[in-house]
Amino acid sequence: MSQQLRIALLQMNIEAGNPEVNFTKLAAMLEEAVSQPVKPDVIMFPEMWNTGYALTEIKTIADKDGARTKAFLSDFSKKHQVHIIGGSIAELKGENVYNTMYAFDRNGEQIADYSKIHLFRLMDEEKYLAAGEKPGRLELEGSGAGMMICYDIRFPELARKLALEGAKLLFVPAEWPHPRLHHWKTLLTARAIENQMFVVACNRMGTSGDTQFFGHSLILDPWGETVAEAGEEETILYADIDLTLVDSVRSKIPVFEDRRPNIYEA
Ligand SMILES: O=C(O)CCC(=O)C(=O)O
Repeated sequence: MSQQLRIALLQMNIEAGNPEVNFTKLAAMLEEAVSQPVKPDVIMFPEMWNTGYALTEIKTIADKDGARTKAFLSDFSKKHQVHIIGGSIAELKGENVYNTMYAFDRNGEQIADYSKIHLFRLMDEEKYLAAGEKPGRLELEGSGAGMMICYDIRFPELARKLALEGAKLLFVPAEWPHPRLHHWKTLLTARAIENQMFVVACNRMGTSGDTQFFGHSLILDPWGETVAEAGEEETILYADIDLTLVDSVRSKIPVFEDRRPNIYEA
């Protein structure tokens, strides 16, 4: 099984409250990503890309059961034989709206979903959204991977749990704004170093009201070194990663063997 993956991150602008515009934008960027001379193996997008943070109207514009998003992403991944880690969308399930991501394999099969479990009070998420209740795991070309959304990266115990359960890479869609660029980079880098795994993080860019999103989508290797980083503009960030580096770093500094959980875990 190949351990080499070419990643493409769609660092897009998102128009709050306008799923039509956002679907059109996403479709155009997806087409651009798959028409490169070397086609990506995995494509990911930002958090809440269908609606943005139009929270006061979220119940009326969220995708019911994710039906439209799933059909669109499944068709695209099958047509282009590419894995899709679908950022996250506002998903209406019964009476509640969740911040949910879906993953599809090269055959268009849905292989995972994850709803954000830590809601971000600074943006009133807890007033309008319901929290997920389980971690996000998937298998990608035979390797374990994890999914976390934006604010989740402030909870190192979640990333550690995913790593202990076999994740060699962590996917993080986000809508992370100024002035916390330093937090974004530091937290992502810490998650990569402490868990000795790749961290693949896609942030949006652009403004929404008076909130300015800084982009800086980032791909880090298991040493915490930057493989690729975007600026603040709308762009597609490409990078090639080799998952065998995870085993080599973990055998050099055997953090997982050296843990003493009986002393510090409740
Ligand atoms: O934790 C932060 O500073 C940003 C988090 C955030 O914007 C989100 O979870 O949507």
